[in-house]
Amino acid sequence: MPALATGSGNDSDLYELLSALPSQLQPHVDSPDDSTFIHNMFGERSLHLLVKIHERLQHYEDRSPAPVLESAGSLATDLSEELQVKGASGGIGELLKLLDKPHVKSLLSVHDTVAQKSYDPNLPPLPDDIDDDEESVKIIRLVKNKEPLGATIKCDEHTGAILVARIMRGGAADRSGLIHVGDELREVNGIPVDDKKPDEILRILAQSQGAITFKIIPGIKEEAPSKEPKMFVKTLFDYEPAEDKAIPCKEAGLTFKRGDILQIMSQDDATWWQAKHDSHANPRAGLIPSKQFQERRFALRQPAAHVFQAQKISSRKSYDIAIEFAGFRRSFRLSRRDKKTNKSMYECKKSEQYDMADVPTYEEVTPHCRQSGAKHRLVVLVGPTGVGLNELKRKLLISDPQHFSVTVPHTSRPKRNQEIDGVEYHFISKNIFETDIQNNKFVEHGEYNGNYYGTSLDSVHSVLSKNKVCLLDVQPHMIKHLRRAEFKPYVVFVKPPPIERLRETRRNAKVISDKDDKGSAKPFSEEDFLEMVSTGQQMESQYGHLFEKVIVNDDLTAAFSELKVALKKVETDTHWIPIRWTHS
Ligand SMILES: Nc1ncnc2c1ncn2[C@@H]1O[C@H](COP(=O)(O)OP(=O)(O)OP(=O)(O)O)[C@@H](O)[C@H]1O
Repeated sequence: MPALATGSGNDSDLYELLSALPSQLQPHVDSPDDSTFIHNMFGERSLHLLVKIHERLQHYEDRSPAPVLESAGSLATDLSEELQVKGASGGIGELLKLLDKPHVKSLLSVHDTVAQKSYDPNLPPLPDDIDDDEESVKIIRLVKNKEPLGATIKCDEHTGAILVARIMRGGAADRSGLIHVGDELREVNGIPVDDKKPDEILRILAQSQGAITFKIIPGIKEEAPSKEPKMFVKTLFDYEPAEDKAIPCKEAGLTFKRGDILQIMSQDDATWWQAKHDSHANPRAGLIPSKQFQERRFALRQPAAHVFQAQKISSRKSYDIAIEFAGFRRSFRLSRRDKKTNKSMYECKKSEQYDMADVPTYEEVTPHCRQSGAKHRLVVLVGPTGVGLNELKRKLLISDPQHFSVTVPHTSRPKRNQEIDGVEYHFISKNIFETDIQNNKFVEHGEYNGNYYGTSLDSVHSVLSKNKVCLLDVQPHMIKHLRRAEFKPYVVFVKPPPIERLRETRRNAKVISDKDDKGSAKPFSEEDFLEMVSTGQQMESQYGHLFEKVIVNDDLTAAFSELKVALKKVETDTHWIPIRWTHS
């Protein structure tokens, strides 16, 4: 038995030994039963297989790290062959099926490759006749899978050389660390490319399968090691690279929708940044227009005409009313359309007109979660007149009067008998009102029948400092004045449903009449619905980038619960907010 114990010799020696053993032991066996037993035992197939496995393992230990690898795969093949002889019944059948599975085969093959350490690339041999003066050439081999290479090329205007123009951060080329911007491409898979156009080279690349060999002359300026910037932006416009004539490489572009959060990976190029979607696992960056570039072309494309006049939205007539709704009074949103005068009660200052800062491109954002006990974010509701802002506010207030509150507006009109200062309104003189306007003390203000009305910033602070959620509805052009750290406004756009649904759902609803000055309620007219829908569309297209939540007020109960859930999340979950709100 020493041969077995030490494992010396080869497989055939062992088998011979196993076969010889019964006859060699024969002289020492007395009974025929013992003799049969010995023959059966040493002739048993499983014993032979065990010996074989033992041999292989011994072989591995002796030769490690050498080619054990083929053994895992070939051992499995041998084992399958042996087992097939036994017939595919029961456990054997199951084992055979298992060994035949492509996953198991792949696993064994991976094991073999790793154990053999055979993952170094097989580079073509260096030519013997290298000229010492020849430029240094780099031969790179990358294995192509479904993922794009993540690099773009261009033809140098002066020399005509094919150069690597861009390396997309996190892409295959970037991760390899082997290709750099400025490298000159000489050959792809042995095909010289110096006489080819970038498009032709891309075709060669597209047709290549598996490993691709590049011959390149390294660029003079090596890229500085990039430190990964952790800058996140919220996109304020939709972008589709396939439709962008200016992008240097459409395939390298990154598609996004307004409101998406992107991580900016590189701003090295002033015109084309590299970015990736925050929520996507794919580490490869794509090209997006830089902020400056987007602003420039936006301004060129859309001369002042794009500006949707604030007055147009707010061309409502105001009512000097303070409607009581079960203890709830409207905030300052007191206006209705006015066909007669078409004059807004809301002032539109010069600064509210279009300016460069209004061009919706990107806004740098950071995750924010309200600390328990901290002030609540201001909840700003916007929507076309009659869409149901007051109804939704009323429902919120009724649902939790301790938690939600509205502001008390200011007016310069004389107090009426039954009114209490600070309850329906804060009553102040015209002079003081005008001084306060000058001092920017109002979120918004207007004039009706010779009297001023307005919502002051102080009234908002007053609600917030009571640790309540302040519900404020404003004209959309006022949102930008509220977008500051002290308020961190959460802007909800209440959108009308399609007109058929308005007709259906508002059958019994009443809207404040614009036919008389008393604010009497009347059923919605077809004209009201049409205006609500078109104003809603205009608001969304001009101010949509400022909305954090859009709620379609179709079924009132559904809209209300959607709003309530969203407001709860604002208090408890992490949201992206402009980074400048965290700098105060
Ligand atoms: N989803 C809805 N289904 C049916 N009726 C609704 C719905 N939403 C609001 N209403 C009704 O529509 C009418 C107008 O609503 P509300 O006064 O809240 O509008 P508003 O946006 O505040 O308008 P305004 O600009 O005039 O202040 C009310 O009678 C209200 O009850």
